Amino acid sequence: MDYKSKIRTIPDYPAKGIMFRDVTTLMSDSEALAAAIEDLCRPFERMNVSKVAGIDARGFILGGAMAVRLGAGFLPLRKPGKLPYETWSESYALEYGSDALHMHTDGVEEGEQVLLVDDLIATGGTAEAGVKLLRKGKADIVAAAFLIDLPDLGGARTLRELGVEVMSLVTFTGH
Ligand SMILES: O=P(O)(O)OC[C@H]1O[C@H](OP(=O)(O)OP(=O)(O)O)[C@H](O)[C@@H]1O
Ligand SMILES: Nc1ncnc2[nH]cnc12
Repeated sequence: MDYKSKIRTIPDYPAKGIMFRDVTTLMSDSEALAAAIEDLCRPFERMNVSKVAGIDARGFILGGAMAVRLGAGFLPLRKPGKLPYETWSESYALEYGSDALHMHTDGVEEGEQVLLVDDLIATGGTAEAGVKLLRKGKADIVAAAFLIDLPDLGGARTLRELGVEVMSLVTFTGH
């Protein structure tokens, strides 16, 4: 599948000079969406993933479908003020601002095999916060999977330096 041709690029969004890679166009295409779920899951089919941790909000769309495909449960890593029970939180900087992620303190069990999922990795701040939360819960992070990697922003390298395996379906260089 030529995923790149399915992703819409918005050259100057949100008026901060970044090239926004819009996955809604890929997700609205039934064949591309199904192929992406298959391709993202394939390396992990026999790895006994017991939970997929999806990052709010676009990571929920892929992560939910991947959890069903892998026979795993789903764990939401959410923006502040959304999760109803007791949480741990991690703050991070973004290309365009700062934010935080929360995880329920009973979201994972010690040693649980967890796959971290999001639509895109840029600076890696968001995914790194996810890794820190999962490690707070003593989960075993199988890998982190993304539709898109923007390697110039260094996020995938940062995750690998943290000892996390990273896979993606598409890379865009020059942001
Ligand atoms: O690697 P980073 O530099 O941290 O950036 C990647 C994150 O940015 C986007 O989410 P955003 O925070 O825009 O939230 P959204 O999914 O709610 O649109 C994207 O979906 C990733 O979660
Ligand atoms: N360039 C980009 N396009 C879409 N989502 C993003 N999240 C962080 N950087 C992004």
